Amino acid sequence: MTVGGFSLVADIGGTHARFALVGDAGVVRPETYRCADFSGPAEAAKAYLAEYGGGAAPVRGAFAVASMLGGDRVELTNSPWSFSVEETRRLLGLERLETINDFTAIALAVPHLAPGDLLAVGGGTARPNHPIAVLGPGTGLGVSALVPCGATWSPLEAEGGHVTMAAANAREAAILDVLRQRFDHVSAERLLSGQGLVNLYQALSALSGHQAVYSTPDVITSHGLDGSCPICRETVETFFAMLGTVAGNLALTIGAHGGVYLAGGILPRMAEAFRQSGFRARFEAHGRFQPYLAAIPTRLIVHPLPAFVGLAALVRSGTAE
Ligand SMILES: Nc1ncnc2c1ncn2[C@@H]1O[C@H](COP(=O)(O)OP(=O)(O)OP(=O)(O)O)[C@@H](O)[C@H]1O
Repeated sequence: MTVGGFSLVADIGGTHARFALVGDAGVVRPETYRCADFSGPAEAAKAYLAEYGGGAAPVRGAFAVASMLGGDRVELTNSPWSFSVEETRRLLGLERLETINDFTAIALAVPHLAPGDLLAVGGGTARPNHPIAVLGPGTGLGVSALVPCGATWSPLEAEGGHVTMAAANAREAAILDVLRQRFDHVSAERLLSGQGLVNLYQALSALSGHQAVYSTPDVITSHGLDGSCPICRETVETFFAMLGTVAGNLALTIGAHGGVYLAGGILPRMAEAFRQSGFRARFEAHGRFQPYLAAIPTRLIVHPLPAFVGLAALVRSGTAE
């Protein structure tokens, strides 16, 4: 088999590092590793290549990382991994290794997604050659965008998950008041992420005068979606609605007439509940700009590995240095 033309791609999150190879046939052999089992990405990538590489000796790598990037040192925002890009490149024998933010990789994927990779949430029609917004709750709250640039797209490396969370009603203001007693700055990510679901549930428990009994996001959403716990149900409803506030704010800020795409590890696990939730109504509920937002489509990315689609586009374009 010809193995010389492969590039190594990785999607490095807070809990998992996913690897794949990109060749003429597109993305092949995706595999997932637990970050905790390795001291860093070079060790995990070596294990991947030894186990699944089939003799491939990639000369080029592109890693999507859940972190703010700038310079050689990469500190994972929600994980103990910290690494030097140059040292990782050398350890893996690559001629070139690029790192981009994980949501920038997802933004790069959007023009390459098929209709089956997307679930429409509400109405609206995308206008060609207009900015596209991407956001999504996972371990953190990722945000990025694609801006049209001649015949191509420019992705934004952004930290929109750390914008100040705004309340849309008195109940949400009370939730934010409770969380302000714990955090100096109540960012969107403090509510709209895995840990955010826990924070939200704890705040609603305090406001309802009940002891918080659940401590993990999956248990809270499970009791919320099956209706067995009213506070969990309010947690999930509030989570979807506040995500609508942030998505609407983002769409207004960048003029996202090309559409708003939702990603991250949480929403695809509850896609139908999300589609039927108050998200879309809240997305549009921006006063005089309701008609503006009603025209913008919001879509959930249900492709299992969108970051790899974006990394494959990056590797093929050969433009990022
Ligand atoms: N059923 C669920 N309901 C709500 N939250 C969940 C559920 N299952 C997992 N989570 C939360 O989703 C987050 C993981 O999201 P995501 O898969 O996007 O992670 P990530 O940031 O890419 O990192 P990694 O891929 O390394 O886990 C964690 O906070 C986890 O607790």
